[in-house]
Amino acid sequence: MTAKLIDGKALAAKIRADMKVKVAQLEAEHGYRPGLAVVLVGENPASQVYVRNKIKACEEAGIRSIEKRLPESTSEEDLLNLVRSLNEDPSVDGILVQLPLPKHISDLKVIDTISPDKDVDGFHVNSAGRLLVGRPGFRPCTPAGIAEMLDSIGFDCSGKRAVVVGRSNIVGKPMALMLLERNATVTIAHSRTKDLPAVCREADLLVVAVGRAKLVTADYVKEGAVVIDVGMDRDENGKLCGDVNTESVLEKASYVTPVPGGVGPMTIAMLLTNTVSAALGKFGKSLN
Ligand SMILES: NC(=O)C1=CN([C@@H]2O[C@H](COP(=O)(O)OP(=O)(O)OC[C@H]3O[C@@H](n4cnc5c(N)ncnc54)[C@H](OP(=O)(O)O)[C@@H]3O)[C@@H](O)[C@H]2O)C=CC1
Ligand SMILES: Nc1nc(=O)c2c([nH]1)NC[C@@H]1CN(c3ccc(C(=O)N[C@@H](CCC(=O)O)C(=O)O)cc3)C=[N+]21
Ligand SMILES: [Mg+2]
Repeated sequence: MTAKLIDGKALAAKIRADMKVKVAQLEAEHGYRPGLAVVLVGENPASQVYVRNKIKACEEAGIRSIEKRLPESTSEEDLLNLVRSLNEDPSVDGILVQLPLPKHISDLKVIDTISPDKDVDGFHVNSAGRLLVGRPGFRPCTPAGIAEMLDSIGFDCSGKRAVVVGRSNIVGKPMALMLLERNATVTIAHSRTKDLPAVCREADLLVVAVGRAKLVTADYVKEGAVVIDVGMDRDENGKLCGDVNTESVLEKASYVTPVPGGVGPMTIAMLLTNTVSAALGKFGKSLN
């Protein structure tokens, strides 16, 4: 089989256009525009790129972005106080604190301080708990974007074998829960998994979120499987690539997501979706 690529960039553009319409409706009906606060501490070059992309996407959709850039030397208490002031600010619907944070700042304390109503990343323990027990709430953007990609190709998870490689709180674990919610039979693999290729070959749906350039080759893939590549890695020449060796996997899979142009743009589209949803909530409304 020769796989098709899932065009995350195009799907993300469509979702962003839908959000632009929702934002315009909200403004027409209530004279209100959603606002997203984006907090960046320090000068991590990858973080700068991501934050710039997020702000650009917001502006194109008519969402106000409130950009807060702080020096690397910022104290934890100063960052917590900034988050508290954003919690209190009625013009801020969503708060995103870009990770990773400098070593002297606890990610956990910062995320815990974000108001659950404004947790558009879906990283707060309140959002995580809601996903766990199947209650509505903000879903983490990367797995939510992957779910949209699966819908776009008409992939029905029910009864399928899904393998998620990686168990982070922001990608692997919430992805596994969302696939379970969609009635897949889910396996979570990680660095202690024995014979990872054999585990992965069981999968009708393989989601790879590991952070190891081109780890997954055709040898990990069942004929006809759908392969989702979350990785944002650099190859031996310093070029952006994913956790999947796309060229190798193309001959076996039915669908593969490219890097760049796959899951990354969908993550940003879902951030906008969560932000619009937070703003609609203020007026007793919801998406759809
Ligand atoms: N496209 C997007 O929007 C996003 C992309 N990313 C990218 O996705 C990747 C994963 O991110 P994140 O979840 O934050 O990563 P983490 O580093 O938090 O977690 C990596 C996971 O992979 C597991 N792992 C590491 N090495 C192996 C291996 N050789 N075999 C099997 N499992 C392994 C680890 O296992 P263990 O738990 O045992 O240590 C861990 O569970 C990164 O490349 C990141 O840049 C992340 C977020 C968004
Ligand atoms: N609080 C917080 N929330 C996040 O959602 C968050 C975070 N911190 N820290 C880092 C990770 C990573 N992440 C990406 C988002 C978009 C692309 C993306 O748009 N990638 C482009 C390429 C970008 C490039 O050229 O480097 C693509 O895949 O096509 C990548 C990675 C969000 N993260
Ligand atoms: Mg830290």
